[in-house]
Amino acid sequence: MSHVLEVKGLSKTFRGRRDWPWSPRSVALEPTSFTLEAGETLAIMGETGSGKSTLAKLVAGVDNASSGDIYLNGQKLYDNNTKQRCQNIRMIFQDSEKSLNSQRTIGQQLEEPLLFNTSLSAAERDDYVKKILRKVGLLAEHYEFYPHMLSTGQKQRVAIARAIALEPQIIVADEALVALDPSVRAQIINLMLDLQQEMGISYIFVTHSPQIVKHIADKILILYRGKMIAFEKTELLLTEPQQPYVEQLLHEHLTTEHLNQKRQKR
Ligand SMILES: Nc1ncnc2c1ncn2[C@@H]1O[C@H](COP(=O)(O)OP(=O)(O)OP(=O)(O)O)[C@@H](O)[C@H]1O
Repeated sequence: MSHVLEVKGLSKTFRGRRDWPWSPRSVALEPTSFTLEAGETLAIMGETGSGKSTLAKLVAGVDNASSGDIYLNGQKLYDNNTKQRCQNIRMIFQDSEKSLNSQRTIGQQLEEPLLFNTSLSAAERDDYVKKILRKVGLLAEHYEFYPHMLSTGQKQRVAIARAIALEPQIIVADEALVALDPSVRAQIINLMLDLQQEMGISYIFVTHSPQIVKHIADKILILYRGKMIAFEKTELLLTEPQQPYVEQLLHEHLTTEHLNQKRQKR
């Protein structure tokens, strides 16, 4: 059986600030390969600038790769087939504020993907959007709300609602939990885990937090200066990191988190 996602040799280089043909190119991501199974969660970790967001964007089709291929259930994805990509792989960003249009109601924004990708009638779209709102723990009444009327946590629920609207197989979340305070973050994580159970979604989480990784990830992929240096089951990587950098990365973050927790308790 084929993997839900297979990434083969995906890489990205950028030109310098001036986009002249002779400008030197810098490598943001060296050829990277990994697989993801249905209902599985992969965490992408690494220090700042290691290429995490670049990899996430390439998988979600937000940016085009310089080389490499992506296969969804064994079928190759092409850059120009945005419809196929949009339906199956959705992305949630860190800043739900910025990804929502302040001028349009929540209902209108959730209706958009349905308008372009389904043949549902206006009334059916309306019903469907209300159903999705309830599914992510909001109310049907939120349909008429504008983004500024919602809390940060509610906006992140809307971002999740928009991501699941087309029943995708994969959701890529780029630091989607970082702006939330710990109690809201826990609620959002639980919501995402419930949706995963119910819909069989596979997640790719870009995160700096080993605590979150421990809680949700089946596998971890670690990038160092654009190079994948580990791709392993979470349990194994946390207990036997093998490489000093991996150990240091996981340990450092744990230490920082523990320190922060201690400070908050004081
Ligand atoms: N549009 C771009 N043009 C030029 N260079 C870029 C562009 N986007 C990213 N880069 C470079 O690619 C490298 C990887 O960036 P990326 O944002 O993927 O890192 P990251 O691991 O997600 O970092 P962070 O944790 O800070 O978000 C960095 O050196 C960055 O400066």
